[in-house]
Amino acid sequence: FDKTDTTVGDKTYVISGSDGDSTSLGVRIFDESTVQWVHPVVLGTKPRACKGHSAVLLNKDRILIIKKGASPDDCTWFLELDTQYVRDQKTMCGGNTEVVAWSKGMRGNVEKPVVISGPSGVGKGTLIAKLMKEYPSLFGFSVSHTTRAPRGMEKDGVHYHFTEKSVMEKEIKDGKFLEHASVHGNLYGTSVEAVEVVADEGKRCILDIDVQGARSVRRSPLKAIFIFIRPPSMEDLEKRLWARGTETEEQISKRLENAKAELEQGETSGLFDHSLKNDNLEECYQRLKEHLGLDRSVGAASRPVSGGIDLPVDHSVSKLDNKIIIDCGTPELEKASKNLILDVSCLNGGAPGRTRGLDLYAIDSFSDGLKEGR
Ligand SMILES: Nc1nc2c(ncn2[C@@H]2O[C@H](COP(=O)(O)OP(=O)(O)O)[C@@H](O)[C@H]2O)c(=O)[nH]1
Ligand SMILES: Nc1ncnc2c1ncn2[C@@H]1O[C@H](COP(=O)(O)OP(=O)(O)O)[C@@H](O)[C@H]1O
Repeated sequence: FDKTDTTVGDKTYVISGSDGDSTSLGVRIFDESTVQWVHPVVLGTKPRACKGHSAVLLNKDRILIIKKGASPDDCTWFLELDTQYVRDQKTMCGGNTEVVAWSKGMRGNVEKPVVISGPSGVGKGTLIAKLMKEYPSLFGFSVSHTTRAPRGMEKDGVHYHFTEKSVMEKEIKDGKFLEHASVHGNLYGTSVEAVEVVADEGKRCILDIDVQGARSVRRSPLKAIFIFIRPPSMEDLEKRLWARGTETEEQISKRLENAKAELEQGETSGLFDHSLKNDNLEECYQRLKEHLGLDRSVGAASRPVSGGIDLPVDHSVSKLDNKIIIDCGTPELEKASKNLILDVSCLNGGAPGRTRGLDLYAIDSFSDGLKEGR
């Protein structure tokens, strides 16, 4: 029977593979203070049920789940109990509802995503296109959802996911978005999936979002670099919008009106790590590359290690500081037992997407030293 109990304060989190729907792991909470069972709101993608699992409490705010006999890309998960994301979601639910959130554990890290903001027409799209063209294997674009109509050359799923307002609002409610904002009268948003698909390819994600979106991402579990692009002057900005020729006069006025507020916030809020003036395009592009560490020799941006973990079907676990020791069974005589150590000291990201930075080592119990595994 696949079930674990993890107690934090008055609450015991019971995770089991045979609760309610049997296709995914279920969560129930027993509250000692009220002597009652609670069914929490469960956010994020739930892990599929499995032959068995181990649960290890980390930092008193999340439970690491190690599944038995699961495929390498599906064996480590985190149930977040009291992380910033969960606390924010609890507040949104009115504060009295129990909320927990699933996040999938991934090995290795990818470089921090890059958030690029700035007023409409400043040249964000142009700069991003240059970057993606020069470094197609290093960068991937976060494809946002929007309720605005596609422009002539824009393709659904490439430039944006063009969406109905009601559909998008429902998905926002379901917790599928990292951030969303109303910009120039339309709804825009970055789905959790949009960022994860890029990271899963081992690429650094670029987000082209407005200042409100940047502020939301700052508060989210996604650790990113924030870059603001500003025009040489409002006159230049207006000229560029007219030259692009994709908006009506009315839409251009709205964009210029919003630009004033965005420029003010971009310059003064302390939200951005860097602010770049896009006067001469080539010069601005070179400075952008410097901030991303691409001015050094080609390939300076290290390629990330990511992917799953190959764990044995059966094991038991114990915890020592930031290391989870996975005991893979009694060694046969004269054979070293191949125990594994899962290092959780460098975790980042988190619900409702992926928790990255898990590291795995093999230890040979017959030798003294640690030996690096696969
Ligand atoms: N918050 C947020 N803003 C977005 C998103 N996608 C695009 N934007 C912003 O929405 C604004 C309008 O974008 P767009 O319609 O492509 O027009 P353009 O900026 O004039 O090219 C820009 O400031 C974008 O940075 C998103 O997913 N979230
Ligand atoms: N440094 C620059 N100097 C002059 N024109 C520029 C510069 N950068 C971009 N542009 C032009 O300005 C227009 C708006 O650029 P775009 O990349 O679409 O802006 P954004 O994505 O910020 O709305 C485009 O026609 C583009 O070719």
